[in-house]
Amino acid sequence: MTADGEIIHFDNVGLRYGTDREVLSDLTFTLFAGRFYFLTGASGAGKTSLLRLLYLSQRPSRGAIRMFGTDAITLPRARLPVLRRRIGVVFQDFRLIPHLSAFDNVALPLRVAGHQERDIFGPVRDILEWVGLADRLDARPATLSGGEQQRVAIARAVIARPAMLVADEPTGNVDPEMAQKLMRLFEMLNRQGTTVVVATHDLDLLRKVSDSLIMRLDRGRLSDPTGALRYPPRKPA
Ligand SMILES: Nc1ncnc2c1ncn2[C@@H]1O[C@H](COP(=O)(O)OP(=O)(O)OP(=O)(O)O)[C@@H](O)[C@H]1O
Repeated sequence: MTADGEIIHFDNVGLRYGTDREVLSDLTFTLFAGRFYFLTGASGAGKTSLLRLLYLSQRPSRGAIRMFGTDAITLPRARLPVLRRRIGVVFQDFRLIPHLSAFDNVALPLRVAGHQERDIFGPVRDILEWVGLADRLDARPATLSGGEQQRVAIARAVIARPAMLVADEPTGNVDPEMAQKLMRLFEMLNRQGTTVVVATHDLDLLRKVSDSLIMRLDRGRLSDPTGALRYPPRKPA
């Protein structure tokens, strides 16, 4: 984060896949630490593509991206994991590791970060309990429902307390009660300082989080109906 609270800045960013037309164009915006952003837009508008830029799995075709004060475009590839470790991602298709249990999937980021086993069991059990899966610790992903897999994916994304959480349609496979609960979990993390970016079609979801900011994509171009991307209102203390 920089002194004014910026965590990400896009300057005139565009993205095209191969030689096709640009799927994202002229993106210039700043995301600020500790805010809760929703990214909305019709199917095909470019939400997943923008999230991929945000979690550094895709380089833009043009423009500049600064992340946590670092130029993410010129950074040598070998150093990208250092930035990536500060970002938790909930993928639309979960991407759980099939041969690992729910517990081991969620423990993975802590193990990769070198935590001792004695410091892993409690937090992993607690977060799986929070998402309602205390009795499924040993279950392999294939034996879980879509909604249960999604909750494991969310637990894995947040277990290492990332500076930013990026979630692609995180409530797509759960019932309204669980969707509400997951939003509470995201809000709780947000209150503890995590910047949250949630891509969703579900306009009802937007109303469930007070004080959230909205980014809207329309055929690859961004608008911010709340004006928040350029002049973020101060969060009440
Ligand atoms: N890997 C890719 N190669 C080529 N084109 C792609 C690729 N990924 C996405 N696109 C195209 O980019 C455009 C934006 O897709 P994207 O998945 O980012 O939209 P989206 O808003 O997330 O859609 P949805 O809500 O349906 O998931 C679409 O026209 C899509 O066909």
